[in-house]
Amino acid sequence: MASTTHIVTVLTILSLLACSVNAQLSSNFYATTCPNLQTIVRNAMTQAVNKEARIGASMLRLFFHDCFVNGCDASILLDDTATFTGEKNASPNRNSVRGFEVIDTIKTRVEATCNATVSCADILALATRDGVVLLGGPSWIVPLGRRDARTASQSAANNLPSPFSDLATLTSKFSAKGLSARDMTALSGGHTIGLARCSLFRTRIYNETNIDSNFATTRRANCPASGGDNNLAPLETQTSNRFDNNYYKDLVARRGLLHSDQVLFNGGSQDALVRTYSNNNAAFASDFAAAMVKMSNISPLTGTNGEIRRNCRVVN
Ligand code: HEM
Ligand SMILES: [Ca+2]
Repeated sequence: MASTTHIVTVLTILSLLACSVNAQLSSNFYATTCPNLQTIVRNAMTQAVNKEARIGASMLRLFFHDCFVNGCDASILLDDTATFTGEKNASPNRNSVRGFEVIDTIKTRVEATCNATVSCADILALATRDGVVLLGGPSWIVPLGRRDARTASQSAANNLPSPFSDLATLTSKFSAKGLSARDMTALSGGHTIGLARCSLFRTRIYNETNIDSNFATTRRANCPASGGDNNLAPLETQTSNRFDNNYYKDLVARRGLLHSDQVLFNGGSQDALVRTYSNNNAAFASDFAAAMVKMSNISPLTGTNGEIRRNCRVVN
């Protein structure tokens, strides 16, 4: 008798804990209120990626920059106005993050069938997953039920991880979001797709020594010592439109483009994991998917907090 009561008490405590940790997100959140949601998002992302493969990369980065600033609450989607300073013009985002028009298109289509029901934050989470899958990456089940912020934080966005940071700083920024060094190294594999601007890797290709010299020469050709700040280079050398483990092969060959990439393989704590991922795409794919779910759970607004924005660019 006593032990049955005891078990019930323990189970109750455990379920309460599970609720508070996961703040009520659930994969079937819109199952009855917007059953076609995932199809609408998938079709729109298929069109967008067919038009420009890079959009899959841009969406992934948009989601990362949303989730790391006060959680995955679509704060990054809010436009600046005369009286409102949001995140779009914070230095890591300005002239850099992209994909807003695709989110607008999806939101319009979702509103047409499920008026005032689905948050912009959830649309971004689904579009990101679909972009990765469309470029050949792993899939995962997206927890849903996030609501949209009515505020944004330019100062927190200015504090996003920098491409000039060292390993300790990067590790502590991920740790502050509840993500381990392993999560960080797996998530950095997002740089298997997409492009970066010359101004963000110039010091690496001209001044650093832990870099393959042929690679440095190749990259310097389109990124002069002065000028050409916005010239683009692929973050990964072989397949920057394909979501695979080539990013880690680059790091092992000292062909990381950003300083913040190469610190993951520079005689430090992440070397062994980088080597594992470079030899084992399945290990990378499964760790990446798990870390994306973790990142997508960073302090969501749920219940009656926040709102379901009508237009992702402005609060209601
Ligand atoms: C570890 C800390 C990170 C730093 C310092 C960093 C930094 C950067 C920088 C500087 C760029 C180029 C931006 C530009 O040229 O304007 C970039 C691009 C990109 N980042 Fe990261 N990043 C980090 C982590 C991540 C994570 C966790 C993800 C996703 C899981 C991610 C996904 C991407 C993608 C996909 C692009 C290419 C975007 C495009 O082509 O539009 N990054 N990142
Ligand atoms: Ca790739």
